[in-house]
Amino acid sequence: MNGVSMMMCELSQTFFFDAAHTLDRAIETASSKRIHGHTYNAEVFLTGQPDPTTGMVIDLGLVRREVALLREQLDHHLLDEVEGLGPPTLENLCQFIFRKLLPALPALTSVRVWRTSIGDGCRVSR
Ligand SMILES: Nc1nc2c(c(=O)[nH]1)N=C([C@H](O)[C@H](O)COP(=O)(O)OP(=O)(O)OP(=O)(O)O)CN2
Ligand SMILES: [Zn+2]
Repeated sequence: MNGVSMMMCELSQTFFFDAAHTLDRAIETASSKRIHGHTYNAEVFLTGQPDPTTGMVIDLGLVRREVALLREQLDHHLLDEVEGLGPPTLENLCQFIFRKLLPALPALTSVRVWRTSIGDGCRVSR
C-alpha cells in the first residue's frame, strides 16, 4: 500500500438552525434573560480512512440523514427547554450535538457551532 492510500481523511458537513434562548449572565443581564432568537451555524467533522471499495469514509448522505434528525431537536425550539442541553451556550450546543450524533456516526471527531452575526464560536473535539 502506498502512503497516500493510508492517509486519514476528514469529512465535514455544515448545517444551521434557528432557535430561541435565554441566558443567565453576569453582564448584559437583562437582554440575555429576555427570550430572543438566533441563527446558529454548525459543522460536523468525521475522520477515517476511506473504504477501498467505496472510496468513502462514510456516505455523506448518511451524515445528512442523521443531522436532519438531530436538527429537528433544535430548529425552531426554545433551547432552554431542550432536554439534556443545559444552559443554552455554544459550548453546550457543541457537546449536545456531539452526544446525539456519535451513536449513529462513530467516525465523528469534532463539532463546531458558531454565530456569524456576532463572530462567536465553539468547537469540541476528541
Ligand atoms: N462562553 C460563552 N460565553 C457567551 C455565550 C456562550 O455561548 N458561551 N453566549 C453569549 C451570548 O449568547 C452572545 O454574546 C450573544 O448575545 P445575545 O444578547 O444573545 O445576542 P446579540 O444581540 O449580541 O447578537 P445578535 O445575534 O445580533 O442578536 C455571551 N457569552
Ligand atoms: Zn442569545
